[in-house]
Amino acid sequence: MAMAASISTPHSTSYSRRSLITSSIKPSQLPSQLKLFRSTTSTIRNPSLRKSASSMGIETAPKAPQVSFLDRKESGILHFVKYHGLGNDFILVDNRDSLEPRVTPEQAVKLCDRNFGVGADGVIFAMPGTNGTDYTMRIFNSDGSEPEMCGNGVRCFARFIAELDDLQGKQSFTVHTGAGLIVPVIQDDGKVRVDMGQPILEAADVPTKLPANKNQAVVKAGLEIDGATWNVTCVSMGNPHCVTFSSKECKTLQVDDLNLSEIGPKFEHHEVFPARTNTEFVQVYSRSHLKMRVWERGAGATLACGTGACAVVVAAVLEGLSERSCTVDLPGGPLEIEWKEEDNHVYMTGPTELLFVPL
Ligand SMILES: N[C@@H](CCC[C@H](N)C(=O)O)C(=O)O
Repeated sequence: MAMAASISTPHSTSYSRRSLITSSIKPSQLPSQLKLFRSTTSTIRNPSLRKSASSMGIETAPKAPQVSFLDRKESGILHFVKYHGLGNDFILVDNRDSLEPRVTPEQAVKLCDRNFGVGADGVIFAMPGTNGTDYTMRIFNSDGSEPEMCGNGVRCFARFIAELDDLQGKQSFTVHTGAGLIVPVIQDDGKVRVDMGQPILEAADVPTKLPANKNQAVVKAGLEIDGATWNVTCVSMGNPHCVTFSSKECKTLQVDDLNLSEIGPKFEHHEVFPARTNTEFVQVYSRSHLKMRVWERGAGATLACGTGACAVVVAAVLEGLSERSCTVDLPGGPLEIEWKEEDNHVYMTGPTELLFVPL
């Protein structure tokens, strides 16, 4: 896919030339089925997004007309924006008129390429609701595979929806995902708290072929990789996670010392994970403070993984290493995670930020 991207200033006379970080890809440089966007100018409608833009040192025009950055549409152009949650970055596509993704998995791979595309860990589609929900979220990983869920992605999705749709004061809505019903709440501070549902622990449902050793779950079980035996706990948050705090050789991991790109793929493609797996390597600072690095299925080493942080706290509780409420430090920043005893649901709270919008 031939395309060029640049950061430039908007040309409209109604805006300060420094009003927004914008991007452009000339439609003529793209195949007709995937023209990305063209030069139209917009402002940010949602006040909390305006706040996050200004916290990035970007000025927004105070008296600009109240139109969304996606209000100006032309057929044949793919309208998207880019958000990140703690450096886990996504291209978000307005797909509210169809349950068919506007981008194929092959095109998603090209869009996610950090040298020859826009660059992202995944492409997320905002779609009409299904099964009685307000919206549906689907996502393609940067390798084109489709995961069931994405924790950082659903926080970005919530802010994207708040920008696209008039929520009439509502700060919460329901989202159908491959992992079932997910409920994000946009807080007054702009962070998003998400009810991530119940963790799945039964080995066959994670899925893993490792034999269950605790109430049908795999907890601190040995997994051989290149002659080392890792102690792993397997948790699904709709998508599969393999969490490790130690190996037989190393009782407490120093996660900064790990060569993730060497070891990560060996977990991801291990035969005991029939759907592949995300893997979290965790260091315990205290019973309420954990540090993790992640190797994501279909995306490699990323700066953060929301479902991964949830799986880490569930695994830490199961291994007796932490309380149910923890701060989890990821390379991109911290997430607050709580595995509530009352309803068995995991709650994740964290930030998102708008990175750029179309011209
Ligand atoms: N980064 C995401 C997880 C995205 C999906 C994952 N790569 C998978 O294939 O399961 C998150 O924040 O949860």
